[in-house]
Amino acid sequence: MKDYLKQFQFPEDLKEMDYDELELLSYEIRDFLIEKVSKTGGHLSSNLGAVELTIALHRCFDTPKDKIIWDVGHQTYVHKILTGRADGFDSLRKYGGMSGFPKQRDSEYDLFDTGHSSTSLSLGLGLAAARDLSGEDYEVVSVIGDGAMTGGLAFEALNNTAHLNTKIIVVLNDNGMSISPNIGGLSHYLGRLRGSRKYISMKAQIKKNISKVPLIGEGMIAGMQHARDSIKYAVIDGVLFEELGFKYFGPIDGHDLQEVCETLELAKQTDGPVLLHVMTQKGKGYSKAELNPNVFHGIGPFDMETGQLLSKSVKPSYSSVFGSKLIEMAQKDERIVAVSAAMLEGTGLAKFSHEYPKRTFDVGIAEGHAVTFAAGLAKAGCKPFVTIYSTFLQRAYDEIMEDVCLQNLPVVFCIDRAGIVGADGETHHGIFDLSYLKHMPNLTIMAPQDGAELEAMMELAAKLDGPCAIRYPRGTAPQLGGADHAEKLEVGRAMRLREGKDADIWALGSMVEKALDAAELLKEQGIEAGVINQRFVKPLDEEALQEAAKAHDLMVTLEDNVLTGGAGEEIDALLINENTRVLNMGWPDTFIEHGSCDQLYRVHGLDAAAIAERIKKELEG
Ligand SMILES: Cc1ncc(C[n+]2csc(CCOP(=O)(O)OP(=O)(O)O)c2C)c(N)n1
Ligand SMILES: CC(=O)[C@@H](O)[C@H](O)COP(=O)(O)O
Ligand SMILES: [Mg+2]
Repeated sequence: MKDYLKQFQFPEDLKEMDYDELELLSYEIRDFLIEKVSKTGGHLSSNLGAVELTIALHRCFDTPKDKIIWDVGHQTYVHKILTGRADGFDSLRKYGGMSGFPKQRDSEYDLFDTGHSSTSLSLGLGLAAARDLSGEDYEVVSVIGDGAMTGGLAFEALNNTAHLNTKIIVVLNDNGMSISPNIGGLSHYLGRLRGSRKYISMKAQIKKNISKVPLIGEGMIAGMQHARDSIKYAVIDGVLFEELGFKYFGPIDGHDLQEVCETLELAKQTDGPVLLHVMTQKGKGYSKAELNPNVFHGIGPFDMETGQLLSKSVKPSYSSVFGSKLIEMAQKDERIVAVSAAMLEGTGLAKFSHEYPKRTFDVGIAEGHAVTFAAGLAKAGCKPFVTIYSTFLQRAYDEIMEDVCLQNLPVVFCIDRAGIVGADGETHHGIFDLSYLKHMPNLTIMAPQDGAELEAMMELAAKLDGPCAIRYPRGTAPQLGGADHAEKLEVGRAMRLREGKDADIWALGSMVEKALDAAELLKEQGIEAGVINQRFVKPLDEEALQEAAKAHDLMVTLEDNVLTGGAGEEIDALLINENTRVLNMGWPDTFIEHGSCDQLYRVHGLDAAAIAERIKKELEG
């Protein structure tokens, strides 16, 4: 078989290939994706579903002059292959290697460093409006999934499109899936559209028959705008997009290269906003991913034959500890409900949703709505546990402030993926939540050192009358102290784990384990460092801090958050008049690249050895 992938360099090569050759290329790309991602891990099923669509897009448009924006960007592996980066897949998502998301630094074909959902329409509209102002001539194409289309930002952009009435092509890549099966009214609506293939075939049939009419046939077609609209209104109910000012094309088979290419060409020739509804299968071409597209949405290295993960942690993750504990609590307290923004599995709520389907609210990719919806639940007497990744919760800043904290409503924010997350990189590290939450009045903020403490904090949260946030990292939950240890949990109280006369390390959450390890390393060098499990960022344990400051020349704060606006900043302010030095350790004011968590802590001086070294140097002055 001709190895197209090897010959292949850049998108213009696609224009020289006929549909048969393009189809052979799509087979090669699928084999390549499965083989490479099975070794490195990554986002597989979305990329398998986008093979033909991506080939067609790069064939029909003159990239990078024509602009293609990918929503979220997790489905850009094929785009990377077609833009000269096939060699990067051996280092996919590894420290110093190729990112799994679009990166401007990597390629002129990557317009934005996307990673958060539902931005592609707004970004595309901005590009189109600027193009119109400058009089330049290029196409703008926003590729958005059916899941991302449920995000509020996408609706805001759809609304604005009619107003701008600029030329933009929106490709709605509809596979019926978000990470889990897609939810909500729009998803049902798209499902009906997917079923209305009749519109495409009827329209084609009518055009074919009429064009046979001698002399007047073509004229009739042109003049049938009114008839076309009435046919359209009659045969498809997909007028939502038409009413929003788009010319709607579809639904078409997103795996039929010729159909996609021809429809894209039609879209190019059409004035004004166009929405092309493409139906694809998430996981296409790899049976295990076809059967379980959610499992292979984001997956670790796996055995290609069996589809099984090559390594599985035996210790429970923080997410699974959270999910199991919430089930146990919900059994005793019927006020408890769970709210998720399209991340039931990732946040450990899948089992809870099976046990308590009526008390589980998956609102789609809609974090702002999730929070204000939870405020409504709380106002009416429920005890909502809103579980959202730290980075995605950024979307709900105003709702947390205005609809929950200002109202002083008893909403519990379970902030998963708080801290460095690893391979997803800059767009996904949860290292800003303390900075965007700490200044919100009425909010209690806590971080567990291990699984047992997470459970204790959840119990405590359920008893609080006002809003609170519990933040915990991706990955396995250590067991540092026994369950009794967690029972001594009191709001605003830290817990001393180790005495030490030379320095006192105030560690938060997942950094407690590193602080204990660092203290051991320092002890080997004759330095006695105390370790305190800070537990609460708000309210601070001011009494314990001031007491510790009086007894130590050096106070160290340690957090898995950026220093700017972090927990350490509060401690600085509190101890400003104490006769002690404060060393703040956390993430610098920048976006942290991708890599394994261990590598990132090491490279950025936040692993135990570096912490010990830094404290030693500070003491030596
Ligand atoms: C603001 C935000 N919330 C949640 C996510 C997590 N997330 C990444 S991809 C995805 C599902 C996207 O579904 P869709 O757009 O249909 O793409 P598909 O994977 O089906 O191709 C979700 C929820 C995110 N990236 N950004
Ligand atoms: C693309 C995206 O945003 C999600 O798939 C995210 O990568 C999931 O992260 P976890 O793997 O930490 O659940
Ligand atoms: Mg989808």
